[in-house]
Amino acid sequence: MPDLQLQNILVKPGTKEILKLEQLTLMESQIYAIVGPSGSGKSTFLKVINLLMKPVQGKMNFFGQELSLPHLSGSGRLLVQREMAFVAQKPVMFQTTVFENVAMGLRYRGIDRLTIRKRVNEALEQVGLLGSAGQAAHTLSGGEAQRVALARALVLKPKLLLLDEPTSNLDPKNVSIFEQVTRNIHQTFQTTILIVTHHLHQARRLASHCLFIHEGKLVEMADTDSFFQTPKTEDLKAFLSGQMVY
Ligand SMILES: Nc1ncnc2c1ncn2[C@@H]1O[C@H](COP(=O)(O)OP(=O)(O)OP(=O)(O)O)[C@@H](O)[C@H]1O
Repeated sequence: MPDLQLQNILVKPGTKEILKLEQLTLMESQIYAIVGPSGSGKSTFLKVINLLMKPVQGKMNFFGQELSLPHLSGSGRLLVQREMAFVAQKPVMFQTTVFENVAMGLRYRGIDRLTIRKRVNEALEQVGLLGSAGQAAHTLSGGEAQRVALARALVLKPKLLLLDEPTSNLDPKNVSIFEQVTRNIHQTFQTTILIVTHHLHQARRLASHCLFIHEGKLVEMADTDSFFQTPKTEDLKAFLSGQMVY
């Protein structure tokens, strides 16, 4: 059964249509990379799925739950949002320890202390930062902070992990570590992952499928090999060969 289906999505915050999707089905346990020129609607796409941005029309089927996106109530929205976790380009660390940063989401959900300890330690181990649990989070390097952000997402055991340009501020070594951790998470938990990236090599390395969004529309979607080796549309060919000016 598909995990996520979007239907007749229209995002139009003013007079301009910034995202228009007729029909999209994403399958469980896959990693999808979303690529496209700057301003094409990639972040908007993630925000719609994460229920942070309300389309004027459209439906989402989220793991069997049918949601009318313009009409979602506050509590209904929160319940679905709790099934997802989001990692942004620049992680914001709370002024406390690494452990507490990762534990915070679980405390809000009223999880008991023993379970929190177990799950936070597991998540920190998964991102290779168990030894830094007691460190003040604001003293971490950029790469470490981004891994804490990943642990913070992971500890919630999300059905869907959304990554919005998570490595754009990292050096190549930390990009590589972040990608490896993402791969490990995927292998361990079979989490469905959507990653917006400007780096085509990253899409190629990580994703099982790629989506090309251009001018607010989903132009092409395919398994990663076909996407890069046999692009069908002229727009994607131009984008992949670096000819698309943006
Ligand atoms: N709330 C909003 N109101 C009006 N326009 C918006 C809003 N949010 C985004 N846009 C516009 O929608 C378009 C798509 O924005 P979005 O951030 O989704 O692009 P993107 O593909 O993620 O870009 P980038 O790669 O540069 O991050 C842009 O032209 C942006 O200015």
